[in-house]
Parts: sequence; C-alpha cells; structure tokens
Amino acid sequence: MITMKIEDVYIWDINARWLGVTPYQLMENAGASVARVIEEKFGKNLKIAVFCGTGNNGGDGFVAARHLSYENDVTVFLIGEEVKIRSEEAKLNWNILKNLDFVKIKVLKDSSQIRELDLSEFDIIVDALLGAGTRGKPREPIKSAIEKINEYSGKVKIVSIDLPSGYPSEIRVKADFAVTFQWDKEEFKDFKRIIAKIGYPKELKYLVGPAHVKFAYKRKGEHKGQNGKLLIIGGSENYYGAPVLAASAAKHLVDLVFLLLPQNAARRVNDPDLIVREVDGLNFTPEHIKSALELVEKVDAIVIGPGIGVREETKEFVKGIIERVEKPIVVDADGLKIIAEFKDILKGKEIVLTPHAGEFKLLFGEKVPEDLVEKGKVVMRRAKEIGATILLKGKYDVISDGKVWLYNKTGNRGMTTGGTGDVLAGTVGAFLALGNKALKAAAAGAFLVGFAGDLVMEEKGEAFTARDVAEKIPIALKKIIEF
Ligand SMILES: NC(=O)C1=CN([C@@H]2O[C@H](COP(=O)(O)OP(=O)(O)OC[C@H]3O[C@@H](n4cnc5c(N)ncnc54)[C@H](O)[C@@H]3O)[C@@H](O)[C@H]2O)[C@@H](O)CC1
Ligand SMILES: [K+]
Repeated sequence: MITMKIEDVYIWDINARWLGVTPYQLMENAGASVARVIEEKFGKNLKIAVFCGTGNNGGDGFVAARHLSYENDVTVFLIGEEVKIRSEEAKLNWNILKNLDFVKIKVLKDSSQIRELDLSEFDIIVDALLGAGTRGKPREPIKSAIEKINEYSGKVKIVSIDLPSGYPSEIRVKADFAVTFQWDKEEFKDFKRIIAKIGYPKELKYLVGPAHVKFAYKRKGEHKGQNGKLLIIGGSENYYGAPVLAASAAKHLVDLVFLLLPQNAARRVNDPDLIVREVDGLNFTPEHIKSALELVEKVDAIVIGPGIGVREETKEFVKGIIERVEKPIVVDADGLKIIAEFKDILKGKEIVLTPHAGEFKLLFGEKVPEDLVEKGKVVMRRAKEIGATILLKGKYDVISDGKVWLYNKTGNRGMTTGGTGDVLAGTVGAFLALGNKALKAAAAGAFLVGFAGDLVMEEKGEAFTARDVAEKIPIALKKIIEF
C-alpha cells in the first residue's frame, strides 16, 4: 500500500482522466466498494441511513445507497440544498436516486430539522457528508448532522466514506471505520480504515501526466523576476546553437533567462528575449568561474553543459561551478561527459542529469535494459548512488531521484532531430527555477517537451526542428492547464 498526500491524490485524479478513466467510473467504483464492504461485514436485510453532503463524497454516498438498496432498506438524507450538488457525476447519481421507488429520500436544509431526527430504527449509518474537499471546521447544517450521527455512536454501526466527516477537525463523525480509496493518505493517521480499490490503474504510480506539469507551473507574483530566473551556461568555439535552444524553451516559462557564453558564441546570438553575457576567449576555462558565479547570484537555477565542449580547461570550469553552486542545476550534453569523471561532487545537491542511453552508459558503465520496469530500477539505483535525479531520455523517458521512479511517454520519432535535448534541458531548468524539486521539475519538463513535440507533429509531420518544439511550448502548456 502506498501512502500519499492529498495533493498527490489530485495528481492521480487528473492523470487518470488523461488515460481516459472518467470521474463517473471512479465514483461508481467508490460507492460500490463501500456497499460491498458493508454487506461483507454486516450482512443483508438491514435498515441503512446514508447521510450525504453536496460534494463528491456525497456523490459516493448516492452510489452506495443504490447498490445497498438491492438487498436492504435504504433512506438517503441529503444535508443541504439539491441545487448545491456540484459535480456532473454527483448530479447524475442523485437524479438516478430520484427515479427509484425503493430508496427513500429526505432533503434537510435546516439544522432544526436535523436535530429532531430519530435514527433509532437504523442498523447502519453511512456517513458521506464531507470528504477530501473539507475546508475548515464543519459548518451548519453539516455540523448538526455530524452531532446527530454521533448520538448513535456505539448503538448503531457507523461507516464513513473516505474519512470521518469533519476530519481533521475535532468535530467529526465517530465512525467504527472509514472505507478509504486505493491509496492510504499520509494525513490520515488516527482513524480506522479499510482500503478499497476503485479502478485506478497501476500506471498512476509511475506515469507522468499533465497533472505533473499543472502542479509544477507555479507562478508566484506579478513582478518581473518573481516567476523564475534561469541561467544557462554553455557554448564553445564550435557550438552556440545548443544553449540558445535551451534558452528559447525556458524563456516561455520563467521571467528572465540569462545566457552565459564564450565571446564568439555570444556575439552570434540575436534574440531580444534573452539577456546575453559573455566571457573572454573561445571556450570556458577556470578563469571564468568567478564571473560565472556572480551571475549565478542573480538567478534561481542553472543549466550547464549544452555545446560547452570537453576541453581540459572547460572540464575544470564545469567541475568548479558544480562544486560551488548551491542552487538547483541541470547538467546536460557535454556537461554529462565531463561529470562522468567526478560523479562524487553531486551528492546533496538539487541536481538533474539528462542523459540519453549512450550518455548513461558513459556515466555508469552500464547498458540501459529494454524492459521498462528493469529500466526504472536501474535508473533508481544509479540516482540513489550518486545522490542526484536522473532523467534518462528515450522512447519512454525514465526519471528517478533514487527514492521513486517515474516514466513519461509523450514525444515521438520526429524528436530524434538535433537540439530537442537542449530544449528539454532548458525546460527542466525553468521548472527548477520556478521552485520545484528535481524529480518534479524533471517529470514536468519531460511531459511538456514531449507533448509540445506531439503537437508539432500533428501539424507538420515528422520533419520538424527543435526550434519548432520550443516555439510550441506556450500552446502545449495552455492545453495542459485547460485539461
Ligand atoms: N478522484 C477523486 O478525487 C475521487 C473522489 N471521490 C470522492 O470525492 C471526495 C472529494 O469530493 P469533493 O472534492 O467534492 O469534496 P467533499 O465532498 O469532501 O466536500 C466538498 C463540499 O463540502 C463543502 N464543504 C467544504 N468544507 C466544508 C465545511 N468545513 N463545512 C461544511 N461544508 C464544507 C464544500 O462547499 C463542497 O460543497 C472524496 O473524499 C471521495 O469521497 C470518489 O468519488 C472517488 C474519486
Ligand atoms: K465522509
């Protein structure tokens, strides 16, 4: 059983929808599982009261009531107004109940009506008043319903759906147990739970989906610079395009992108969206460490490596930077070849390495297995060993921080085109600059870039460029946020 935070539950919810699992299916399974647990524990031919709120916890109650009504005598108490039933799936299940003659329905809006209730005829009370959407202490009329149910504690069996309504407030239903769904939630510590599966596929433990991007794209402020500042260090006598591509992706996601390049490379950049800084000479050398660190002071995260070359003096430079920088870092391309020799300097830093299979082999002397699960395990073992997050690029990207592993399957064959790796490095860097932990930044970056690539392919077929992918990032992001 895995233990999750409620935020993770919402991630599952959105990613399940991405896989085509509808909220209707989940609600049906949730309500049905509650009915099944009740019948297994207490038998049939019982008088059952189901107390429902107007949120989706109440929706689960409507479904449970229908399932239970086949063999039991069921009364549904809706606490609140019918018009306040919020979601489409809860409305649908409420409307079904209204068609039924064998389920009794009572709508109670006023606390006084609730206080007058006599529930002594019932064998079981099902509590579906409030669930994971609870904010603050229970308010009327829910509060009176909780108090009414608690009058029967010890006399009537009380089963809560998902959690005892009111929780975590002290004003909560005194349930015999709760039927909680699929994941055991970290926040739920002090009540008895039975965990029921509701049809979330196993993929959700591992698969990166749009929710990872939604939650990682956190914009904090209205002022320039509050929404991330990224520095990209790269380029050499031979290359200037790679760091520029990384920047051209990142600039859509953060407020400011600084580019630090050797002189000749810097003078070829012509993009007014970027803040270009240069160091003397054709390549980075240890003499440039000081001026690079001054720039690091101004930003939230850095990307190092694209097009930087592997000359001896450049290796010294890259090592010197990684050793000294305490901010989150993405190491890509030539940077990976360089740190293959100094992997021990990564420990304890918020750092993402973005190798493809060849670079992975170079880094760890190990071939990447074909099988996804095996691959996940290998990447996780290596991430743990070096104390950094690894994003292994491939048909399916595999990501691990050494504690868990994830995979991403957006992207397509067209993305073998040169430069998409730079776009990815810049995008992951941007998510780090927005304040995400390495694993979350890597996951969000992999999904977003692959999805942008998929949108480009729909438009142009497979013959596209990395720049096309970088330019598609805003549209890809918009579609994900609206999903
Ligand atoms: N993937 C999912 O998210 C699934 C959720 N399901 C159910 O949906 C529940 C969450 O549903 P919702 O997000 O609609 O939230 P809830 O049903 O927990 O409650 C939201 C409703 O209660 C009201 N409310 C919130 N705090 C209150 C307070 N302190 N006093 C009085 N009223 C208050 C809100 O105005 C809202 O109408 C879960 O607990 C679970 O039972 C299941 O259907 C299965 C799938
Ligand atoms: K509940």
